Amino acid sequence: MSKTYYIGTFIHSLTLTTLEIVEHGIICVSNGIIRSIQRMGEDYSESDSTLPPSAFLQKLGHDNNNAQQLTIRIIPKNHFLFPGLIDTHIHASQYPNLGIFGKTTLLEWLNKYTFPLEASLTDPAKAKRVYRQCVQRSLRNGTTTAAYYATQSARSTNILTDVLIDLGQRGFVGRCAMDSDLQPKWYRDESPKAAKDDTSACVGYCKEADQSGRVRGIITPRFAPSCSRDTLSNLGRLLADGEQDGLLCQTHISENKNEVELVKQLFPECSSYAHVYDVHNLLTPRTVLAHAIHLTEDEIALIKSRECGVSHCPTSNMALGSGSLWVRHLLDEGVKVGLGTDVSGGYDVNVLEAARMACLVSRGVAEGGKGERSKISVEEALWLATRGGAEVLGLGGKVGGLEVGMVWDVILVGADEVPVDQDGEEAEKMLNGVHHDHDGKQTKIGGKVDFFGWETWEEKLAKWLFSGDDRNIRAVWVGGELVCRK
Ligand SMILES: O=c1[nH]c(=O)c2nc[nH]c2[nH]1
Ligand SMILES: [Zn+2]
Repeated sequence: MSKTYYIGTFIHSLTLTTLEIVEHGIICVSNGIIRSIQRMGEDYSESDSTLPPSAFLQKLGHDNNNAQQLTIRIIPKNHFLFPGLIDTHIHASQYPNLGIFGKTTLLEWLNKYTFPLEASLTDPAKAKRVYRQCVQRSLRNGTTTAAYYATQSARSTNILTDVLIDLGQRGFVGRCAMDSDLQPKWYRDESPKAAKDDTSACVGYCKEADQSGRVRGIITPRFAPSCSRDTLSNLGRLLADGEQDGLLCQTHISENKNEVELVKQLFPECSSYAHVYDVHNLLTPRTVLAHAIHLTEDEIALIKSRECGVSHCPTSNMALGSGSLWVRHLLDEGVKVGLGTDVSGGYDVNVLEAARMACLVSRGVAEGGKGERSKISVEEALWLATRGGAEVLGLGGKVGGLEVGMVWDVILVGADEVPVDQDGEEAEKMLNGVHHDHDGKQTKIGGKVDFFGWETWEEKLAKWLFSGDDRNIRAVWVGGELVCRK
């Protein structure tokens, strides 16, 4: 069996508030699974890693009877391995509208920008072009798992499944079920039966197309106002039927105050927005609820008791003026929380943008009266972007951390060090994005994170979180496979 040894610095979350930083580590991966992790002490010398692979591994006490099937990857200076980022909520179909939202809020935004674009993706060539660009950008930004919404069209949804399989990202693909009279006639399911049949067909398509389970279908009632009662019930039944297979469900909840009011009018028999989903059996441990900003304490207690996960989408919440989620409260109540980019309510496919916005929004929440404890730290934001997301998507223990037995869904993060030079020529080159990789080869990567060499690893992480972009993601693996390299 071929093995790859990754030698160098690795970092991951141990708990919500603690990161493990291993400066000199050796991680052995085979068949896409982490087989062993060695943490080396002070006595390790960098020059050791320049020994021929067999001598090096012998020195470290690893048996090495088949050197041919062995690859060694040295992690360069100022670089580290980190678990792949997890986007728990993204609309691939809205990708071309990134940044286009004007001053609208949710309900106007849906009708003005979102439904027309999504409806236009019944053109398969257009759908493929949009989805490929979205998924590629997402991968380049270090997202190894994403929970996607496609469109109402089953055909267009299946194109997203094909694209994910082709590009190698782990993901969930949801067809938006939306049959309510409130939807425009030109963008809705014909009937509850059509909504159910097309949902089943898309879930089945994923199962057929990707037997590895890397890409899976997900039940997706768009949100309560776009679904009839029959459709909500039917989807609740499909979700129950898929329990053995670990089938997930995703929807939106309590994003915007007008939306909450609308749900009250549309479902007067229910005591709350969360209750609407609950009576249709859509609140389960396999349910991902996006936003959850304006939930009442009773609703929080209900979603906690049903063990649902929440996708916190602060970039979108700020862009659409939806409000500020009190994340600390949900965490204190024991609700599972991950991060979502919510493209294109959110203007960036980068989960790191959602992570830094989570930090910033939490400071506004603290200042607004919820107190100092409400602030989200760098460590917590990175936990939400990895372990938290994995739990929300039912992948805890499989991805989101670096542990023996976990899948190699990993990113290589790096930045360049500002050179010490007399005339500033080297530093100038660096500003222009010329980067020398560890083989001495010149490549244009760059980025806007400048390391000076005196930072601690904690400081380097904070600099990456707040200033990093796709240029700092230098390689991406999913299931052990290199799916993006720059
Ligand atoms: O952020 C959002 N994006 C959407 O596409 C959507 N649809 C319903 N509710 C929504 N919220
Ligand atoms: Zn959304």
